Amino acid sequence: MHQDADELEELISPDRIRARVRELGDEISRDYEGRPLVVVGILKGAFIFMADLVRHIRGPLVVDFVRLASYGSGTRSTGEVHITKDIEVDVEDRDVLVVEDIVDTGTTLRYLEEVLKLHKPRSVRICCLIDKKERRETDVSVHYVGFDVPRGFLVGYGLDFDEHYRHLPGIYRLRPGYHPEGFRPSEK
Ligand SMILES: O=P(O)(O)OC[C@H]1O[C@H](OP(=O)(O)OP(=O)(O)O)[C@H](O)[C@@H]1O
Ligand code: HPA
Ligand SMILES: [Mg+2]
Repeated sequence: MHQDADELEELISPDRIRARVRELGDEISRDYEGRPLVVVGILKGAFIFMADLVRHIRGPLVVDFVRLASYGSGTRSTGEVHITKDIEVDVEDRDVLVVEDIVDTGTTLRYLEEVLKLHKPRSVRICCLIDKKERRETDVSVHYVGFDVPRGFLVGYGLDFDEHYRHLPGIYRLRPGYHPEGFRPSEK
């Protein structure tokens, strides 16, 4: 089993995630009180969190996705965000909830805020599972936070390293320098 592998240290168990996602869903349901929401997940990382969270939000909502990427195969942001899929639902004058797996440097969310502005939503709030401030470079205001994690490169529950580990049920810290496919000279 991956979760027992010695390159991974479990930080947040599947049970804790389940309980916290339910709390976030309750809080969001109360805040919007039946106001229709457009919930926008950021692919790929948010796919599992999004799927679990929306099932705890009561009230009318529609879902949509954008696909943004800036990490490539490494553990550091390239600083360049690529959008390969824009939103498809009309968000003009509507309340938007952005769902993200992790806020790290803040670059991805800052970019998305600019993209969303062009679509003229009534309001935008951000919900992330993990807020990791160690490497923050850009101020972003996140309204709903699942867990604060101080440091480390994290994988599992949607989060990847070079596309690996997304399927793991908890959140794990990856041992620095480890690569699941072995040594890679560029990542020494
Ligand atoms: O705050 P930041 O430093 O911008 O980092 C956070 C973003 O980085 C990751 O996406 P990635 O580019 O790895 O794409 P992915 O979601 O497909 O894994 C993660 O899923 C967030 O979207
Ligand atoms: O810690 C992380 N893990 C996985 N993907 C990420 N993208 C930004 N930070 C991280
Ligand atoms: Mg990634």
